Amino acid sequence: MKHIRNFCIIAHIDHGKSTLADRLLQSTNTISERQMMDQVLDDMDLEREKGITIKSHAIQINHIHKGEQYTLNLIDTPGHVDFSYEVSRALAACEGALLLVDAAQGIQAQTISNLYLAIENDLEIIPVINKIDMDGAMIEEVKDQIIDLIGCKPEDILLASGRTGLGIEGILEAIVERIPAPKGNPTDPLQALVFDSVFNSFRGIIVYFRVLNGTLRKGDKVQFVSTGQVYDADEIGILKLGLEVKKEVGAGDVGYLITGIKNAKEVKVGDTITNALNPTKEPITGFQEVKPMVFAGIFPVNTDEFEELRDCMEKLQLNDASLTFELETSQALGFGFRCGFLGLLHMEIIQERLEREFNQTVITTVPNVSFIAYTTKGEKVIVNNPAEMPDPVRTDRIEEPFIRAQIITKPDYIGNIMTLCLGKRGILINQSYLTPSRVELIFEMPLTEIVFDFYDKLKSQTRGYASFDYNPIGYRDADIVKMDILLNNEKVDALSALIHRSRAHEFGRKLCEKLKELLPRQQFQIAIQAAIGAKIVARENISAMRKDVTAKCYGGDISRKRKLLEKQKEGKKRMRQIGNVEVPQEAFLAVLKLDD
Ligand SMILES: Nc1nc2c(ncn2[C@@H]2O[C@H](COP(=O)(O)OP(=O)(O)OP(=O)(O)O)[C@@H](O)[C@H]2O)c(=O)[nH]1
Repeated sequence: MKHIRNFCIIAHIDHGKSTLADRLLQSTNTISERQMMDQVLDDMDLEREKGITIKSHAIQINHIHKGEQYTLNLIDTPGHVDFSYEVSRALAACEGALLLVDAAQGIQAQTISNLYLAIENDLEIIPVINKIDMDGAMIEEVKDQIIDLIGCKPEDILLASGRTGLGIEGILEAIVERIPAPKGNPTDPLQALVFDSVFNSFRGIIVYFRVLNGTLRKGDKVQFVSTGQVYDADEIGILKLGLEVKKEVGAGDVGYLITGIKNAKEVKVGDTITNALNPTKEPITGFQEVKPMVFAGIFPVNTDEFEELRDCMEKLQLNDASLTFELETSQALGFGFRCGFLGLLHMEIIQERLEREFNQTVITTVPNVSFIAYTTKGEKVIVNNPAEMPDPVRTDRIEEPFIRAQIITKPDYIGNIMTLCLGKRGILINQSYLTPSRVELIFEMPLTEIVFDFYDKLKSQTRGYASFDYNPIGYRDADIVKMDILLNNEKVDALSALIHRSRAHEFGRKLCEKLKELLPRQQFQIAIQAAIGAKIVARENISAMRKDVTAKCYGGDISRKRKLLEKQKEGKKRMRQIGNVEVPQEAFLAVLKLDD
């Protein structure tokens, strides 16, 4: 065991984790030149396209240091805040972390939040300034920032470039010399931490684990502590670029387990695996159920495709246990699902995966956070959907989720950020200078205010010089009202939104204006109204018009006309008929674009 090192790479998004991981794999010949491609660990199509890591990945590296053979287990982690739970569990499986900081950008919000996670898990931190090949690299300044932040010595900080491969040898040396070997006893009862799982359509769920104590052998009866379920360890092994079958995986090591489980829900990241015949008395602490933060409806474009969509959602959930859904019926959209997501990025990914992997065209409705309503009778109602909000006369009070937001920026932008955050009902908790040119602002804010467009606004108000991270801090009283939208006097439940009373009027007005832009003109007039209860707070009209797409081709070619009509039909694919009004998908998400 003294020749094992388990480490991860943590960094702010885009600071070059995956690229650096590529270089580590290449220089240790873990993967051959032929297998090499950029960001080799990001194996999902979506990850490659978006250039982000969504799932954690693990890979074993063999490395010779001072004539001795070492096994280095690298766990790559996602950087986006939506997936921070995965990061925290991946960290729990390691003894050390490379903390990468982009030489041109310096320390950012997630550098700090991931560092804190690493410190909480007692990891040895190896600070690395990455991308030093860049023209804008500010090595000395970033060094000072790091020293300030973690209180290390200047010589502890390594310099590297994932692009050119500079500094990779030094990193490997530091991993072996500075990160402690795992502790643990191979003869104790089995105690292994699940830090990730992936779905394979042929083999079922592949569980990634780190053994803390004991040894896992092929054929063992294994038990997952949180569910109590027992399975046979049909196949176990270690993680190379692919899976490498082994007869046993011992204390300190990282490996995979296949038991024929088909449903991702049965495997929870953070859970403990033990031996059913000789179970551990101490499950690994820190296990949490992941809670969805944002909810939205997903409906099939054609009502008769509901069953097919259900099938696809179930399959997708097998693959992504953090997706939750339940049946939702909407008067406007028919049968669909109310889904829970970790954040907006997660929601976008699910929608895209449904379309690409399952060929579903869906309509997604306005996302909202989860509110808690207390009725006058003292009942507690969890409201994940505007339709579930109890009648105002029966409601005693409503609570909304709050977050603690951490923003790091240049002092020049403090004013803009203050205006933005206070405008979003934020409360400034602290302001401190990390260095003379970087300031950290801490706010407490309602989650609902950052769900929609906060991040984009923050970027534009600071020309990209702000990074942002948040974590939930519980529920607080809030004055929330339900805003309904009526099209030609008919309430469209799928357009209802829950909003703070102080915002309601302006929100209603902007939403009506936006819908006026988004709804196609039709042969009759359309009235768009926003209402709170029975009170109309805003109204817009769309005058009647016949849209004749063939008007442009005078006479002549019938096939061309037909083509245009076909095209118009395509365009209608994502429309829903509500009463007598046709509503395109964009309209359901109009709330997200109110300030465009
Ligand atoms: N100049 C330069 N660019 C780099 C270097 N390392 C990475 N990049 C670029 O920086 C961008 C982000 O790199 P990734 O490796 O995908 O970053 P990441 O931290 O894994 O990103 P997430 O997984 O989304 O958190 C890519 O465009 C890389 O080509 C480097 O050493 N030098």
